[in-house]
Amino acid sequence: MHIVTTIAGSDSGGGAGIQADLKTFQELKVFGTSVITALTAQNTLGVYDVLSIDPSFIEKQFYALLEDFSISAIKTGMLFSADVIQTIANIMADLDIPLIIDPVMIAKGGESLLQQQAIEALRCYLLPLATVIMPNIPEAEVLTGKKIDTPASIKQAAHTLLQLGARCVVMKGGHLSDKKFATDYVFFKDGRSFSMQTARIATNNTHGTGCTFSAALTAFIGSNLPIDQAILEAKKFIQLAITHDLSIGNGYGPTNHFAYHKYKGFCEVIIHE
Ligand SMILES: Nc1ncnc2c1ncn2[C@@H]1O[C@H](COP(=O)(O)OP(=O)(O)O)[C@@H](O)[C@H]1O
Ligand SMILES: Cc1ncc(COP(=O)(O)OP(=O)(O)O)c(N)n1
Repeated sequence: MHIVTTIAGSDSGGGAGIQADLKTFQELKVFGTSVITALTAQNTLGVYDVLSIDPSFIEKQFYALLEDFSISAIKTGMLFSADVIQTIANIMADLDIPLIIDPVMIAKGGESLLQQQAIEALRCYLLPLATVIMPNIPEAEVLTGKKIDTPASIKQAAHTLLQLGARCVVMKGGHLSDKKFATDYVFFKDGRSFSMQTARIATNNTHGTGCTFSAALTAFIGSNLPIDQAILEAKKFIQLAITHDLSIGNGYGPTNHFAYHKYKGFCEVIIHE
C-alpha cells in the first residue's frame, strides 16, 4: 500500500482542500495522510472564514507522519501564510520525496486563501523543491509577474517557473477563454513539453478542480507511475470528475470523485507534442 500526504486546508463543504484530496487518494487506492494548515468555514457558495493553524502544530503533524510512515509522494494546497510555507519548506528540504505543488491562492468565489506576503515565500522557498508545480493561469501570472494570454506567454511563464527550480510545470488551462477545450500545458526541465486537450464541460460544478487534479497526480506519482503517464491519468481523473459532476449545494458544486473507476475507459485526451 503506497502512502501519500496532503498538506492543505480543510474545506468544510467537502469539495476542495483536504477533503477532496483524501477522497481522490481513496479512489486511487493509495493510503492518504494529512497535515492541516488551516480550517475554512466554506460551502459551494463561498468561504466565510479562515482559521489558521499555528506553524508549530503544523510541524508536529508533519513530523508525526514522517516518524511512522514511508511516504511516497506529498502535495501542498492551501498554505495561507509565509510562516507556514517556510515551515513546510524547511522540512521538505531534508526529504527525498516527490513534491507536487498546487499553489492555491484564490477560491472560486474570489476569497483569498494565500496572504499577499506569502507569495514571495512560495516563490523563494517552496517552488525550488517542486517535482511538479501546477498553477492555474491567474496563479502563474502572480508567480511570474507577467500577463498570460497567448501560447507564447504560457511557454515563457513555464520557463520562468522552471528557472526558479521546479522540475516540471503543468500550466492548467481552465481559466483560458477557449469555449470548446480545456487544455493543460506540460513543460519539463529537460526541454520536453506536451499539451493535453479535453472537451470543455459546460458546468458550474467545478469547485475543487485544482485540488482534485493535483491529488490525483500525487496518487499516481506515489504509486510509481512514470511522470508523463501520471500526468495523463490525473487529467483523465479530473476530466471524468467534471464530466460526471455532482449537483450538490447551491453554488459552485463539487466534482465527482467516484467517476474515474466507472468511466476511465471512456475519456479522450488529445496530446500534442
Ligand atoms: N469546464 C471544464 N471542463 C473541462 N475541464 C476543465 C473545466 N474547467 C477546468 N478544467 C480542468 O480542470 C483542471 C483544473 O483547472 P483550472 O480551473 O485551471 O484550475 P483551478 O481549479 O486551480 O482554478 C485542469 O485540468 C483544467 O483543464
Ligand atoms: C481549503 C481549500 N483549499 C483550496 C481551495 C481551492 O481549491 P481549487 O481546487 O483551486 O478550487 P476552486 O476554489 O477553484 O473551486 C478551496 N476552495 N478551499
